[in-house]
Amino acid sequence: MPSTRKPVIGVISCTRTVEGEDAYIVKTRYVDALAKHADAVPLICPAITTRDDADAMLARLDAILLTGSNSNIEPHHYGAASGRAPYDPGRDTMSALLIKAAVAAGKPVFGICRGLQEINVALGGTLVDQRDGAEPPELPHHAPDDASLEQMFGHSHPIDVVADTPLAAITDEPTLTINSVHFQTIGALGAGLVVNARAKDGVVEAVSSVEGPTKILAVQWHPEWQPETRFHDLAFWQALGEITRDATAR
Ligand SMILES: N[C@@H](CCC(=O)NCCCC(=O)O)C(=O)O
Repeated sequence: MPSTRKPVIGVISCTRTVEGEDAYIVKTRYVDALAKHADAVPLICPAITTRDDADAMLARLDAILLTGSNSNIEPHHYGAASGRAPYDPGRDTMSALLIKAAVAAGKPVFGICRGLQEINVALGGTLVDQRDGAEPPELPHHAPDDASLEQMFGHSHPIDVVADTPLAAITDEPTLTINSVHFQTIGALGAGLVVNARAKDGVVEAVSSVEGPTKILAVQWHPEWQPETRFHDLAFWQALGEITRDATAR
C-alpha cells in the first residue's frame, strides 16, 4: 500500500560565493517544483564529504534529487584528460557519495541536467563536451553565450522517447519538445542505465535504471522551468512523487 505521508526528498546543493563567503545554494525552482508538483517535502542537503555522512543523510530521506547547475563535473571523475571550468568539487564529491548511498539503500535517485551527468559518471559512464568537436555541433544544446535567462531556457529542440521505457509511460508521447541548457552530454552510458530518450543528433536526453530495487530517473532538460506550461514536465514531477511513495511503501 503506497504511503500516505508526503515523501521527503533531499535536494543537492551547490557551493557558491554569496556576500563574500562560501554558501550552499539551490535555485528555488527545483525546490518549488518538488513541493508543488511532486507533493513532496523538499530538504536541501549541504555538501557532505564522507560515506558515513551520506548514509546518515539517506537514512532520513526517501529519495534524492540532483539538480542542474552551471558548473561542470571535474574530468578526472570520468577519466578525461581535461575539462572546462567552472567546477564545484564539493558537489562532485557529494553527488557521488549520495548516489552510491541511495543505490545501496534502494532509495530513488532523480537527476536533472548536471544531475543526469552525475548519475552517469557515478555509475562508470563518461561525458563529452559539444564545444570540443572539430566542427560546430549540428544541433546546439545550449543557447548562445549572450542569451538572457529567458532566452537560455527558451532554447529548445525535439526528442524521441524510447518506447516501453519509464519516460514513455510517464509522458505517453513519442516525441517531446524540451528546453536545452547544457554543453556536456553522455558519452559512454553508466552501468545499469537504459536510454529513455534521444535528440535527433543521438544525444541521450533521459535515462532510467534497469529493473531493480533502486529506481533511477534522470533527464537532460529542465522540467522545473515553468512546468505548468508543459504536460510532460508536470507528469515528470508527479512521477517523482509516485515513484518515491511506492519505494517508501516497499
Ligand atoms: N554544466 C553542465 C550541466 C548544465 C546544467 O545543469 N545546466 C543548468 C544551468 C541552469 C541551472 O542552474 O539550472 C553542462 O554544461 O552540460
